[in-house]
Amino acid sequence: MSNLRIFAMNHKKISSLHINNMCSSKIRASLKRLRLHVLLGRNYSSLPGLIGNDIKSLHSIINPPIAKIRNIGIMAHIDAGKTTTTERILYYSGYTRSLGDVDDGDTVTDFMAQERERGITIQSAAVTFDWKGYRINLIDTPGHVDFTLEVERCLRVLDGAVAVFDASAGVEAQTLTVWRQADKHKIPRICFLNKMDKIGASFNYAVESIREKLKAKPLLLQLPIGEGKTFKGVVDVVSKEKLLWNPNSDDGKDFERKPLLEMSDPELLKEITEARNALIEQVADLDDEFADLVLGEFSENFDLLPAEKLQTAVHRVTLAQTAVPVLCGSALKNKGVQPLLDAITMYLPSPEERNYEFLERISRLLLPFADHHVEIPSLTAGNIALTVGLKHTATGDTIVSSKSSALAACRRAEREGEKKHRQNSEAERLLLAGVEIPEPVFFCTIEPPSMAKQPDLDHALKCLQREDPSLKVKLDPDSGQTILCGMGELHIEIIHDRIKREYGLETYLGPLQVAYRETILNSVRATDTLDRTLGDRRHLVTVELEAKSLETSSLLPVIEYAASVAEDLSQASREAIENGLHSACLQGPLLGFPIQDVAITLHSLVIHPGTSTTMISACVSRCLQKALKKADKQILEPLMNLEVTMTRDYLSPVLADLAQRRGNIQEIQTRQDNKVIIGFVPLAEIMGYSTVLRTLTSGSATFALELSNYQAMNPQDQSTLLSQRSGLS
Ligand SMILES: Nc1nc2c(ncn2[C@@H]2O[C@H](COP(=O)(O)OP(=O)(O)OP(=O)(O)O)[C@@H](O)[C@H]2O)c(=O)[nH]1
Repeated sequence: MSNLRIFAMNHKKISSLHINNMCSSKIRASLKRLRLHVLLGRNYSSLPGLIGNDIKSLHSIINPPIAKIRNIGIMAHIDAGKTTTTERILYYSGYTRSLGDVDDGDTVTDFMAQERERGITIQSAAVTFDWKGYRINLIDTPGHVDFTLEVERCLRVLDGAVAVFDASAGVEAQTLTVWRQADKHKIPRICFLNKMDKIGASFNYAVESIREKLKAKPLLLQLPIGEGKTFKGVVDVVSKEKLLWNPNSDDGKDFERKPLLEMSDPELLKEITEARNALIEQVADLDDEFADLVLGEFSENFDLLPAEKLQTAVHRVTLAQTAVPVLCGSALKNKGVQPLLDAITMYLPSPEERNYEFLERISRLLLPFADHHVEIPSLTAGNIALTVGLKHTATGDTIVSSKSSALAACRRAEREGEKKHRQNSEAERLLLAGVEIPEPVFFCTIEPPSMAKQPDLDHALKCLQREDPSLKVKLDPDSGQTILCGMGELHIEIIHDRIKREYGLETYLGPLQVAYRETILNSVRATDTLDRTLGDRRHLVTVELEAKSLETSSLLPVIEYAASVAEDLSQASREAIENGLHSACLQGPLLGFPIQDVAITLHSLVIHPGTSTTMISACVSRCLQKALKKADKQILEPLMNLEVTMTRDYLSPVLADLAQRRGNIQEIQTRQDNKVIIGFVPLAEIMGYSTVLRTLTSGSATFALELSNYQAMNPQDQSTLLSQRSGLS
């Protein structure tokens, strides 16, 4: 298994390409579902070997030439239509024989029970299919903000992505987040303006929002024929053909592609010729090779430029990420998806066009077909597969072939880390950015049905955490209870549900609470001495330190040493001090939340010879806790960016409600017939907001929330919170 595609390492540690680190129980559940699907007759096309596990026939489908492979993801704001688009893609490619529908809960990629019930995507699903001689590995990613980590972990393995937009809304809050993530991972993209059939859909509006909000250069490869109810098809700007879908066809397979003619479509032809000329000029501006070609041979008449030449140049520009091709359609009404598939093969890169290093050895490989998995003997570079049974890896890791290569990679990462400021370093080319794990903002206690089941709960949580590092599990030092920390209400609810369904454990959740932070407002000094004799060894440390508030925001304390202390401090003592200071900052003096934005200076430190590093840590930690207790303290609360979209009739009640929630409105935008409120609101005030908003607007409004920063609570709110908590304890 020599050529499995593996990414070297991330900047901090050795980690592995790891598409889906499933626990074996989940695999078993998936296989059970596969049998159920077959029995119950969800209509999968007869992919050779898929159902029968015929390895030989699978072999021919798993090793296409690398130039013909496309590893792509679909990303978007929640509800833009990713899953519906994916379903159409699978249907037209022949992977499924019937059209799935999110609203009916029978799609291929939303296979988790919760996904089907809620009609949203939570876990990424990978499916492999062929389109016109190309192998496409497609990953459907979730749109809900609680699951952004899941999106990131997919982006790391993609060579290209399709960004799906709701054409009536243009760029929405979550689109910006995933777009930035794709920028970070340098992923070439094409845009699909979906929902062109929807009332209020506007191609120009959506394109403008791509230009303005994403600061991207859209290349209009298609123009729509009609919008909203009149949407019938698209015009291919590159080939000057119109594509019309037969209104009587119920699955969109029947459409005709006709060249635009002067005789029958004079107006449209004129419009498209202008659009094509503008496109050619735009691409020539971005690509020197194409500029030379156009200016040389075709400067007199762009009409003579063959479509393939323009397509090749658009491919290069897309790969260079200097512009993004834009297409449009309506997945729900089965229009525009086949040309999108053509565009994926034509404009997005193959793995060999992206600079990765490949090497690895793994014992078991599985090819994913959404929730079906087929064991395969080998895989060539550029493909995506699953591996199971790895006990010590977690999402975001990169697997390397031996300990020595791991150490070499580590050393190299460290060296590169030191010269990070240099542009285009070798590591930049080789490495994938690590997964950034967002800080959880909510927590609650979780209890097993009986004490005897605690080990089962611990096991389930351990497995779930390996799949989803944005889930944190802690032990409350006072009560001994297990605490779940997550990204949002929905995130914790889903985890609770999965423990029940996948591990057969009925657990009880305590009330959901906001994860606050603490800080100090002034400068304080403290001294401490630890003197203990264990056996015949005396441990003696005396420390004097100062803690003060930092102007800038920093999760970890900034640690400084007075010159006299730094002088003869060994590396081991320095590490012990830093461990002690970090651990003291995990529990603030007010409510036990982590301390942030502090600087700590060690003014003096005396260590008796023979004192263990554990004792140094303990003394420094206790001294800092003493200092923090003396300081003027402040609670910091998570402040969320909020975007609410509603029809104009509901603007006043929504605004009035937000005013009561300490909302700070920044802007009210008009988008088509809708009003969009953009502002900030403290997380504590927005719990359960989806239910309230549904009631206020008869279910017509949508909202997106994202952590903005932590802000100081005002004195009244802080004292209310403190008295509530002391009342509880
Ligand atoms: N009018 C119209 N509605 C669509 C279209 N595509 C999807 N929808 C509807 O939009 C809603 C959301 O579609 P999904 O495909 O689940 O969207 P998604 O982006 O996968 O959503 P998440 O998985 O929750 O992020 C569903 O009710 C779809 O029926 C379209 O082309 N036109």
